[in-house]
Amino acid sequence: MATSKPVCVADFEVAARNLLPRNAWDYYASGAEDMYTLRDNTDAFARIRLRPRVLVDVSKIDLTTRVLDHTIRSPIGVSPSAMQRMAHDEGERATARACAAMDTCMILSSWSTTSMEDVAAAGRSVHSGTTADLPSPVRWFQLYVYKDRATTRNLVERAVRAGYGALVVTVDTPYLGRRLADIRNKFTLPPHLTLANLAAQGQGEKAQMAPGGTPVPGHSNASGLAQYVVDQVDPTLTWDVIHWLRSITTLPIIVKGVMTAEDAALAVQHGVDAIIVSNHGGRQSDCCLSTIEALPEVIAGVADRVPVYLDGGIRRGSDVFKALALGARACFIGRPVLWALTCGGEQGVRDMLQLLEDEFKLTMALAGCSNLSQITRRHVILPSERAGIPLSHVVPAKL
Ligand SMILES: Cc1cc2nc3c(=O)[nH]c(=O)nc-3n(C[C@H](O)[C@H](O)[C@H](O)COP(=O)(O)O)c2cc1C
Ligand SMILES: CC(C)CC(=O)C(=O)O
Repeated sequence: MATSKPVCVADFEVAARNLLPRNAWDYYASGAEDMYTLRDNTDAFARIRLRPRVLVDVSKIDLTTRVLDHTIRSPIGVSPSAMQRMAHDEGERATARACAAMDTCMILSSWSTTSMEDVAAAGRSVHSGTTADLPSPVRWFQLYVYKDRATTRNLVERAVRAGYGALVVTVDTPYLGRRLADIRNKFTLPPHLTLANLAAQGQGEKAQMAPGGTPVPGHSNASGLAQYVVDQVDPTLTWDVIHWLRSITTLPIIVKGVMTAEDAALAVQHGVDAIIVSNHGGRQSDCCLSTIEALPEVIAGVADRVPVYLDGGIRRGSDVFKALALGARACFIGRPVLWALTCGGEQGVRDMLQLLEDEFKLTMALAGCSNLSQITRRHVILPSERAGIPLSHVVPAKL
């Protein structure tokens, strides 16, 4: 942990940067190519301003919300991020315990360095060690669809057996984005770690990340990671994959990586249970819109038929407030979890989530909202509206 306790998410980032080896820091921090989208994800939040309401009783604030059928303590969950044991030896187990303690939702990456069964057990132990009546922690499994469908099916079946409550299918990664630092570092996983979910199903060879093999589109000299993706992940996927997944599981299916109204409408048409607006933390297509800027069109495309969540660039409680005001049901956090894990393992992640929750609660109080349903579109003002278009032309008044 840094010598003085972090007072904002950025403090965790500075501390983690000083602690992590170059290979790991670059992998965690990087975006694709010029990293325009990575920067936009945070900058776009900063350009949105609030319209606070006053003289509302905010002495009690209820942050609870529902994600699918689960109630969680606040609308701040944890996005899937691969290879967390590079940050801390306890890796995904520590994140799972922190999420369970904070009563929020953790999405576990397919490419975790701890097996999904071990993570499931770690999340549970916090609750079962205290109050028997507490519900099981909310955990969802993020799925990369392998070319080899038997491998994919095994992952799904194991996720069901281990008690994961939904599949989060990542749809923005037919190939890996071009992350220059990883190419320069020739990124591979440190030798003492494996992609544990694959290794656990006797597919250790599928967990190898060595440069060479099938040529990688757009990569004249690929990182081990980009090579792994091109060798294993199915780039032929279409919306049919949702129907295939439905034929092998009854788990709810969430698609992660939708950025347009057209795809949001298709997702609904193909029967998904929820959508995560995500550009993969700016790590896939550089130059695509920030997620907070894409959110309104996705919300319009969905027209209230399924819940929409958002990740990308959330660094402040006020960012969560802005996303909810623009229609997201909950937000998920990526890199800040890795920084907090680096700084203090489970306690670090708890502290970081608590900090964001406290900031969010204060933002609500200062905006005159005592529960999430009171956060409305009229609480935010977008750059285009600041530029002179009267708000009444953009947002119908509901007084
Ligand atoms: C180091 C790292 C690893 C990631 N691994 C995965 C992954 O395995 N699966 C996935 O769907 N998204 C992955 N993501 C994307 C995150 O789930 C999320 O979309 C993104 O980090 C959100 O942006 P933020 O980091 O600005 O919060 C990863 C992101 C990072 C930074
Ligand atoms: C193994 C990686 C492809 C995981 C990932 O999604 C990422 O690094 O962004």
